[in-house]
Amino acid sequence: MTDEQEKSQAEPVRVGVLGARGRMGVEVCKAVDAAPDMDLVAMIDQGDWLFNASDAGAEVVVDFTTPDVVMDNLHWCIDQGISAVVGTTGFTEQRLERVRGWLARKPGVGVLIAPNFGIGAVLMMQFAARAARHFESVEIIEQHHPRKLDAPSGTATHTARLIATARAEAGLGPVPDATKDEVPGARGAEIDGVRVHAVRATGLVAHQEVLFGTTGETLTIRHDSYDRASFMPGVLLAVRAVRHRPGLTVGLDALLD
Ligand SMILES: NC(=O)c1ccc[n+]([C@@H]2O[C@H](COP(=O)([O-])OP(=O)(O)OC[C@H]3O[C@@H](n4cnc5c(N)ncnc54)[C@H](O)[C@@H]3O)[C@@H](O)[C@H]2O)c1
Ligand SMILES: O=C(O)C1=N[C@H](C(=O)O)CCC1
Repeated sequence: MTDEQEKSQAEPVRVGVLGARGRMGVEVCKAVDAAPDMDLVAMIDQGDWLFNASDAGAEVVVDFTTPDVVMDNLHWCIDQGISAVVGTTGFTEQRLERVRGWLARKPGVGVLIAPNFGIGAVLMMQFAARAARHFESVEIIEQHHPRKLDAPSGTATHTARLIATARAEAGLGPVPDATKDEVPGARGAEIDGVRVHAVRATGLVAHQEVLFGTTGETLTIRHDSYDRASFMPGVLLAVRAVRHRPGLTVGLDALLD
């Protein structure tokens, strides 16, 4: 362990939260505030000055904002030498590549981007990836609260990509489907060959089913977040780890093994 790592284990991590007045941001501020090994030093929302975070000496910034502002926030954090934990959605492979480029110029900085910080959701994605090669058919049904800005969810997109990779590695062909879309959208969106259906309803928080089918049987893998508190153990785990993981980490998987 380096001197810096020993010091950082003894002293509370100084954390800033971006999107602090949002549904997730409020929950993150509460969780960080309650963690004995963390100090909440900056709460920043739209219209506030990002420099409040660096002025307050934030060592880690947690971003739950919106897909249209998250890249600027992240670029700024990396430039300032501040590590970041990002839950905001909208990360395409091109965006991840840009983040890697910024990080290449700041070798000590860590960024962890996860489409879902729920431990159960991470396991659901792992189980789905494992099941994928054994089933001819697969569809994803994600269900969220109606104030969610994006569809399909980041979790559904990530799951579809994992499944597509597993199917390709197993040499599976396209999912069989003779149906003609009489009404556009009736069969959902297609991500890497996997159909994804997005449901929005009051009362929901964040839920996903992955439905697999093969001859004579189906398998459903389902995860439900009933409360945003479900994301907090994953967020705190990432805050504790990110400064010791320079470069880009995608997903929480590596921290759970
Ligand atoms: N990874 C996960 O586990 C996870 C879990 C829940 C939500 N999310 C994602 O997190 C994001 C936020 O979700 P939410 O439900 O909290 O949304 P929200 O709309 O309630 O909150 C977003 C907040 O960001 C603020 N904001 C906008 N621009 C800003 C800027 N430039 N700087 C600072 N703050 C800014 C808004 O004012 C708002 O308060 C979404 O992309 C959502 O999909 C991810
Ligand atoms: O509430 C949201 O918005 C959520 N967004 C993430 C996604 O898009 O996958 C994670 C679940 C909650």
